[in-house]
Amino acid sequence: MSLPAQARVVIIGGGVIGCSIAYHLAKIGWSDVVLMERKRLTSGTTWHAAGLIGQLRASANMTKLAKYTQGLYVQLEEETGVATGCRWCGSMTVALTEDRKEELLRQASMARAFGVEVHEISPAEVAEKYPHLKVDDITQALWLPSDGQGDPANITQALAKGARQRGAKTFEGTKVTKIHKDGARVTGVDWETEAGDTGHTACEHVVIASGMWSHSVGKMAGVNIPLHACEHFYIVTEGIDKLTQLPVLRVPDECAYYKEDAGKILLGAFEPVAKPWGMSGISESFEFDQLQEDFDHFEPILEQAVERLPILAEAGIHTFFNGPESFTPDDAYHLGLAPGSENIWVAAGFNSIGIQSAGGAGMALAQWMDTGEKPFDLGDVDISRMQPFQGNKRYLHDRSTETLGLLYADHYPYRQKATARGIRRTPLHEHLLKAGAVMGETAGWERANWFANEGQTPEYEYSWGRQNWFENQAAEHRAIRENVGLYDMTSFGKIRVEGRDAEAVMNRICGGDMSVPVGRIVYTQFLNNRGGIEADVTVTRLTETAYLVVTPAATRLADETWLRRHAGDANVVITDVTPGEGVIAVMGPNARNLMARVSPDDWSNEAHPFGHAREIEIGYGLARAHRVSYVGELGWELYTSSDMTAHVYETLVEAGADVGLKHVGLHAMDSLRIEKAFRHFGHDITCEDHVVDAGLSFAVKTEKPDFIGRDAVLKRRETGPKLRMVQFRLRDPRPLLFHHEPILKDGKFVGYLASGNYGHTLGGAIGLGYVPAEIAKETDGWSIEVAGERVATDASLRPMYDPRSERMRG
Ligand SMILES: NCCCC(=O)O
Repeated sequence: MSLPAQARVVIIGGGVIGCSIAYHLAKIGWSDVVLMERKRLTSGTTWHAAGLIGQLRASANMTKLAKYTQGLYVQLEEETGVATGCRWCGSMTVALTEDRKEELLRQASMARAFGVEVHEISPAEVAEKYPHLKVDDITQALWLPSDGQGDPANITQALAKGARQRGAKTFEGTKVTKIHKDGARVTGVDWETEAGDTGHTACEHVVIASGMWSHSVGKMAGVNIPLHACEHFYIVTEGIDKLTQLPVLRVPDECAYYKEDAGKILLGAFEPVAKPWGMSGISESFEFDQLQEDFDHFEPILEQAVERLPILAEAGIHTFFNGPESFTPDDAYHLGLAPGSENIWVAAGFNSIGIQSAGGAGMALAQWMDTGEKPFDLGDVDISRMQPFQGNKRYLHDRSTETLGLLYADHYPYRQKATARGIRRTPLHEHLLKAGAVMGETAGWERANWFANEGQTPEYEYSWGRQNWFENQAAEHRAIRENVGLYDMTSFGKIRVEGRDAEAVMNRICGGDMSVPVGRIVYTQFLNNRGGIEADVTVTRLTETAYLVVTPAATRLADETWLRRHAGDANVVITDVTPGEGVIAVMGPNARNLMARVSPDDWSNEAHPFGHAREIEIGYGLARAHRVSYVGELGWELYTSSDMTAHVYETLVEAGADVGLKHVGLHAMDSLRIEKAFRHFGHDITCEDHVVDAGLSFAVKTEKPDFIGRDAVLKRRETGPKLRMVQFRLRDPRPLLFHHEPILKDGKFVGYLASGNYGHTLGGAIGLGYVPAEIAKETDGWSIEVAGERVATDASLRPMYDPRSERMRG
C-alpha cells in the first residue's frame, strides 16, 4: 500500500492513543484517515504499559472517559477478532491511613454518581479476594468489579484493525519529517519511510499523538505540548505456584500496583521522586527499547511490597523493567485543538494511564474534530489550559520529578505542587509574603490563598478535614462581610479587543449586549452553538473602539484563543495585556470609606454605580476603578499599570490600618462567592452546561440579532431548562464539601456538586450543583453524600446570602 498524496487527517503516532483516534474517526464515518508511525505500532511506550483498566480517576471527566474505555474494550475483541487479553477481574484499592480512607470513600461516592459500580469492602473481604495479602493495617478498601486488565499491544492492534476495517490506513516505518502550514492552518506533512522513500501528504487535519515525542513533534508545527518522559519501573516475578487468578490491586500508600497475569505478579511503582528521562532528546533508533535498571531506586517499593505480599519473597524476579512514559505538569493528559491553530489536534501526555484512557480520549477527540465543538466538558484535559511557559524544558524536568509520584499520593483538597514554583509573580508578591501570605499556584501565577497570623507557620497542613487555615479563612471572610478586605487579582487574564469592528466582534462572541456606553462593565459568557458556556468574563468598554475582556487566570489562553478564532477576518487587534496591569480588589461594606481616604474622587453610589468603570486618582498615582464584585459586597477592583501597583497597595494598606483593612486570600474569596451562588467557570459552568440551565439567562440578550448560541438560548427559553443549578447548605456544620459529592432527593441520586466550600456566614458547607429542573424548586428531602454518609441539606434556587444583591449594589 503506498502512502497517499491526500488525506483528510494524518495522525502522527501509532500507540494506543493514535490507533484509538483512527478507530473513532473511522467509526463516525471519516474517510481518508491516515496514521503514520515512525517505527512499529506500539513501539514507543504502549508496548510496555501494565495494561490496567480502571475507572476510578481523580476527576469527574476522567472517570467518565475511563468508564467509556472499559465499555469499549469489553466488546472490542468480538468486534475485531483480535484477542485483546482483556480480563474483567475487578480491581481493589486499599487505604492504609485514615486520610486515604476518607479519600477512597469520597472517590467511591463520586464514582457512584457517575454510574461506576463500586463497593466499600472490609479487610476480611480483601483477604478473601486476594489471598496471601497482609490486611491487618488496611483502614478501607474499594472493590470495582467491572475493572480489569488487558494486553496493551493487542488492544492497540485491535483498535488499528477496527480502524482499517472502516477504511483507515496505517503506515508503519513512516516518519513525519515536516509539518507544512499556511498561517494557522496545517496543509500537509512530509514523510520518510524506513526504505528511504520520501513524500508529501496534503491533509485537512493533523493529530499529534506521538507519546513522549509529542513535545518535539509539536515544535515542528509551532505547537506547545508540555510533557516530559520519566522512567517508570516495574518487576515481573517468575510464576508463583500458589497463585489463583487475582484482581488488580492498588496500594497507593505504598506507591504500588499489582497485576497478576498467568500466575506471575507484575509490581509497578509511582515513587515520590521520579527520574525524568530523555532531556537531551530521544534517540532516533528508539523502538521497543527499555532503560537501564536502577535497583536502588526501586528497592524501597519492593521491600514494602514483600511485606505486603510475602509470597513475592518466594518468587524469583523474571523481569526488572524500566521504560519511559510521558508526564504533564498537572498529571492530566492533553487533548484538543492546539491554541493558535485551526486544524492541529493533540492527544498526548497520558501519565501512565494511556491504556485506560485511550478509548474515552479517542472518542472525545474524534467527536470534537467532527463537529468542531467539544462534545462535553473536557476542561481538565483541554490542551488550551497549558500556558506557553509550560513548554520550558527545565520546568518540565523539575515538575515531572513530582507529578509521577502524585498519581498515587494523597489527593488532598487544595494540595499545591511543590516543584518549579515562583514563575509568575505579581508586583505585590513580596509585600504579600511579608503579610503572611501562603501561596498557591494557578497557571504559573503565585497567588495568596490565605494569610497566616503572626506566630503561625505560613504553610499548608493538608488533610480531608478542616485544614490549618480554616480559621484564617473564616476571619478573612468576616472582614469582607463586615468591614473591608483587600486581595490581589493581578492574575486575571486581561485581553484587549480593539479596532473598527470591535463592537461587532464582541456582539457576535458574547451573549451580553456590547453596544453599551463607554465605561460600562458587562458580565457575559462566550457561548457555543449548543448554548454551552465556553467562557465566563467581564467586558469593559474602554473607548468606542476598545474593550477589555477580563478572564480567570486559568482560562486566559483558552479565552483569547476563542476570541481569535471567532474574530475571523474582522478589523480588530487582540492583545494579551495581562502582565501590564495589576489588580487589587477592595471589598466590604467599609470599602467606600477606605477609597475616600486614598482618592479625591467621589465614591458615592451616584458618582460610581455598580457595573461601571472610571479613571481615578489614588495616592500619587492613577488607576481604573471597576465597580464589580465576586464576593457579594460593595467594592472595587482597581486596575493599575504594573509599575504603580505596589504604590497603590501601600497607599491602601497605610490608610486601611485604622479601619481594620484585612488581607484576604483566594480561599476566603471562594467561600464568599459560593454563599452568593456566583458561578465558577470550570466547575459550575462549562461548555457542557447550558447558560439557561446555569441560571445565567439574565446575562444573555437575545434581542441582539445574531450571536453564537442565540438559537440555542431561544430554544431552551421556550422549552424551559432541563437542569437547574441549586445551592445547598449542609445542616450539620461539620462535614466539608469540595466538589463531585452526589446529590440525593428522597434517597435517589439526582446529580452531583459542581463546586463546594465552607460558608462562614451561612454556617455550614455550601455546594452548587445541577439537578433535574422539575424537582429544583422543592425544598425538602435533599441530602448530599459525603464520604459515604448522607447529610441532610437545605436547598435553594436563589442565593441563600443576600438574594436581592442589595449589599453589592448599595
Ligand atoms: N500504568 C500503570 C497504571 C496504574 C494505575 O492504573 O493505577
